Amino acid sequence: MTEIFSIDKYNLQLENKITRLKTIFSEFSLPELQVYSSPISHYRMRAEFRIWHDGENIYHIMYDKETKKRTRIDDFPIATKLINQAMKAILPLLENNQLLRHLLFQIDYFSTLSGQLLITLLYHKKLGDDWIAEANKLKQQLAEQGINADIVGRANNQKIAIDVDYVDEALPVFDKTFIYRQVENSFTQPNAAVNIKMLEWAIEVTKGLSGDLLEFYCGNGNFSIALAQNFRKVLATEIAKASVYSAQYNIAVNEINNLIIARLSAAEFTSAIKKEREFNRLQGINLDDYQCQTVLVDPPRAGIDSDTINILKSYNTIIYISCNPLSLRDNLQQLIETHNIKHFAMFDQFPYTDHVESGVVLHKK
Ligand SMILES: C[S@@+](CC[C@H](N)C(=O)[O-])C[C@H]1O[C@@H](n2cnc3c(N)ncnc32)[C@H](O)[C@@H]1O
Repeated sequence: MTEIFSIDKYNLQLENKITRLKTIFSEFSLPELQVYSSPISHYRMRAEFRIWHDGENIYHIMYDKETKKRTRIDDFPIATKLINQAMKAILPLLENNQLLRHLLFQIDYFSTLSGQLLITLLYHKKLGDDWIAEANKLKQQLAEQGINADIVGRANNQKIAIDVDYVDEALPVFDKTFIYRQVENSFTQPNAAVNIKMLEWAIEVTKGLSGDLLEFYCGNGNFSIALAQNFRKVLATEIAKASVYSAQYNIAVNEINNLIIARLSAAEFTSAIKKEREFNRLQGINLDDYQCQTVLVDPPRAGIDSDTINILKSYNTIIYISCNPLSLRDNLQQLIETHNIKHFAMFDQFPYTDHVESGVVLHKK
């Protein structure tokens, strides 16, 4: 595969990002920015492509969001080597299989550092038993080439897994290795190497904090599983059912016995903390048993609603992980009324794009 990335190219984009981030946050009094870089290639654990049918041949393609121009993708050096290997192996197999290729419009690849791979084939047609038989054959043919992948077929209101719809990641974080079940089509951090750096940063900045930890937007337990070692007890919440199920699996498989995850939206959790409402989904959890002095939030791009921001203000330490510096800036404008910024970090989750992941630790004034 052609390596189109150089360390100079990588460093230049990183410098540009640092400058942009510092400009966005120039109104705040900030500690020195800690920068966590990414591998310069093969860092992305997932990749999604549209499929172009050209007579006998089919190709992976991508559309430019603005110009709608189509680009054929034969190599995808930002994705893992395993994804690149699978991309190459699967096309001839699909080209020779009328049933599997008919009305196939997208392929998603989802890989792990632990070497697992899930391939999702998306269709504009109903999938029947004949599709299942051919997909099983495809799985076998990939295995014969040394690519062990599970396959998911998706169509309108249909999802068929051969054999499972998840991968189990194993992340080395300092001296421990945590297992994370990651379900197809659910949120997971896209850059595993940088995710490890984020988890280690979070462990470092929470060392020595007293009391319990509360987490909003916990996904599959990415942060709470790794941080449980630094707290007496952890209570985490997340809105997406599939992520909550994987989080519960992850708690069990990693033998974490001081962490509970409940399925609640941030707004619901906020009203439960304020004792405005009771939730069946919190049955068996007494919020008064928790002495939470630290809260961790890792919200979606839109940032955090003002009710939740007001709740955050009551905690001694706030750890805010953000994938959108603009919504982070807006939320920080409110949080600095009660807190000082103690740590400020940039994690290059998304090299060569405008996206910036950052982490901020705030302490109560
Ligand atoms: C940026 S992800 C972070 C997930 C997790 N911290 C991680 O590192 O993988 C944001 C998470 O917030 C969840 N989410 C989105 N809107 C939410 C809401 N209103 N309340 C609670 N969780 C929400 C999403 O399902 C997603 O898992």
